[in-house]
Amino acid sequence: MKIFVVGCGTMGSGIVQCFAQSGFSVTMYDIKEEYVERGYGLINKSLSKLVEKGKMDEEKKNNILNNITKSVNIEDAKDADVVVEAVFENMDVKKDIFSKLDAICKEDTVLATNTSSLSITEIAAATKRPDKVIGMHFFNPAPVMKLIEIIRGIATSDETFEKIKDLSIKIGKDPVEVKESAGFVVNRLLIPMINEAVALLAEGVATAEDIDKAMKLGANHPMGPLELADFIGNDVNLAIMETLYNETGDPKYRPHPLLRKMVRAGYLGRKTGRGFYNYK
Ligand SMILES: CC(=O)CC(=O)SCCNC(=O)CCNC(=O)[C@H](O)C(C)(C)COP(=O)(O)OP(=O)(O)OC[C@H]1O[C@@H](n2cnc3c(N)ncnc32)[C@H](O)[C@@H]1OP(=O)(O)O
Ligand SMILES: NC(=O)C1=CN([C@@H]2O[C@H](COP(=O)(O)OP(=O)(O)OC[C@H]3O[C@@H](n4cnc5c(N)ncnc54)[C@H](O)[C@@H]3O)[C@@H](O)[C@H]2O)C=CC1
Repeated sequence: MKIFVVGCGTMGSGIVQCFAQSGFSVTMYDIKEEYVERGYGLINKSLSKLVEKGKMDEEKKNNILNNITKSVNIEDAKDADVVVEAVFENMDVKKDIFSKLDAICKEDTVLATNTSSLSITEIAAATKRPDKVIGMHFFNPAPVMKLIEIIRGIATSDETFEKIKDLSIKIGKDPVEVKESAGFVVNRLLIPMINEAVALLAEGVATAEDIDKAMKLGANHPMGPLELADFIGNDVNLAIMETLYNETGDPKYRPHPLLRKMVRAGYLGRKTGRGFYNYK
């Protein structure tokens, strides 16, 4: 089975690694060569760590890397059996890509999106194959996190659902089925918590370090909410809060103005070297 991943950022590169590690032939595509190389570099680094830890030998690492093909040409999706899209959390960008993929891909190719919160039904409506469009939501870091949320759009067929469920299990994940709803399950719970941590920080209730320490020691979370916000990316956090707010109209989902300000300043977190913490 041939896999094509669109977007080689935080998630795209991790998703490529998941497939390549499970023996699938996978093409990683982005709009610029430097973005593809950056994503490939992340995979290389991640596998090297596993070699250093003695969890994998050099030969295995090279075999995994040999499963990966790099591309800056979306037409290379023509042979793919499954496409997983992981570009910016923006409906217009995703619709544009899905309509292009629909024209390029084989008739029976499944088009999956890794969206964090957007409507699968709306993305599917940009294609002539809404029955073969589905949400396949990985979690960050994709090679480590076991969960995949599988989300059906209104027209997604049972066959498409079973294909993606089977594929998720084949790459060692443990999927859950989720009905289409803004933020699905995990992000509807997790991102409002992050938004509330931003409010605590803005109100001066505690320092960022102490908010994080409190949740790590008091709730046994592996990362504090602000550390996690930087890890996910504040642009992604804001986009998810906006979807929750716009879809429901419920003021409890209002993105905190400090979160918005952070994104406007380019303080997106680890990926830009600055967020609630400094990474330079
Ligand atoms: C926004 C959305 O739409 C959805 C989301 O993703 S929300 C975000 C969800 N993610 C989270 O909540 C992550 C919370 N954080 C964590 O779980 C942990 O801090 C973490 C897994 C990220 C790091 O854990 P850690 O113990 O500090 O680091 P580390 O020891 O380096 O890694 C833990 C394990 O993962 C493995 N690992 C880490 N990165 C890896 C990678 N890229 N590839 C393969 N394995 C990796 C390590 O080898 C290690 O394995 P062992 O325990 O067997 O040695
Ligand atoms: N960051 C996270 O923790 C998680 C994010 N997601 C979702 O995954 C998707 C990607 O998020 P990240 O990887 O964090 O973003 P990112 O900003 O790290 O990477 C996005 C990538 O998409 C590429 N891209 C943009 N437009 C493109 C186009 N037209 N064609 C091809 N590539 C294009 C960019 O060049 C970039 O490399 C989003 O929908 C996000 O909501 C899902 C789970 C977790």
